[in-house]
Amino acid sequence: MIIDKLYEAVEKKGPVCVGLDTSIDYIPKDFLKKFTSLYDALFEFNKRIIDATEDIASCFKIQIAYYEALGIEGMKVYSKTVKYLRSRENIVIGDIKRSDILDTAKMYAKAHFEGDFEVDLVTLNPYMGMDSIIPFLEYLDKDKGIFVLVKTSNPSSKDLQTLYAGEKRVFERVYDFLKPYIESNLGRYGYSPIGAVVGCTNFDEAEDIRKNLKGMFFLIPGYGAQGGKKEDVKKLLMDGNGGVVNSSRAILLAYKKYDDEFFLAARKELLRMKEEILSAI
Ligand SMILES: O=c1ccn([C@@H]2O[C@H](COP(=O)(O)O)[C@@H](O)[C@H]2O)c(=O)[nH]1
Repeated sequence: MIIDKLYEAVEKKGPVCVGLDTSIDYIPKDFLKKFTSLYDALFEFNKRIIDATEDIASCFKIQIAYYEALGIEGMKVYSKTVKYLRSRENIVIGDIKRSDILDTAKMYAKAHFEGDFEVDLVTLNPYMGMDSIIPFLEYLDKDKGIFVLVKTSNPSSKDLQTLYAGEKRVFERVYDFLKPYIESNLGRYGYSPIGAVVGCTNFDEAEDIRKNLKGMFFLIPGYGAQGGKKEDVKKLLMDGNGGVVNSSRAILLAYKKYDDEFFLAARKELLRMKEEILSAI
């Protein structure tokens, strides 16, 4: 199961995930100058970051919006990056946050679990209900997994996710829907390939969420650029596993902090982040 592989990668490399939210603006000018094509520069930037961090990152999360925004050429870089990552046995999370009616969701599942954009796990928005999720579950036995948005890291997450719908909060209702599928798909370490996105940006429900969302592995964004702290991350991990903490901008732009080559700076920042998180556990 993909979630067992992710658990083992965390054991080996630590609970950190490199976010490839690569904007052209992030590429240092001196590096950009070496290329006649912006898209080649974009891929080569990603490649250097990957090469410099893959031995200490349990997985990579690639944010599709940054590539979609560049049109067809951008999506070719997305495809090339995910293929490169997977060819080197890295676990890849496609941050696609999709949601739609059943038949359309089937197409999204095919688009991201097969073919040019194939990744290992994808993020999904559950707020259209279970039929928007089901087509993705059909890929669980093909070594794929999902992370469902439960409590996101943005300030407006409280507008809906933590509201009460009857006796339970909306995010608890999401868990209730998923529970039977989680329980019937538990891996070797007690986690299911149906995971949850839970941000680490200081919020009241963190301990509650960790305790109640049994069997769910967490994708934890919000660390670094959004101000998430090690104390918040600690509440969401279980003895240093059970989740991966993503950082994107703080890693990609680390060269502004360390005055080093961008890929060396990225490595330095990832190591710093990993040590900081592990020191809190
Ligand atoms: O709740 C969520 C869900 C997803 N994200 C995504 O994670 C990264 C965060 O980037 P940083 O630069 O480390 O802030 C980005 O791709 C978001 O789309 C999130 O932030 N919060």
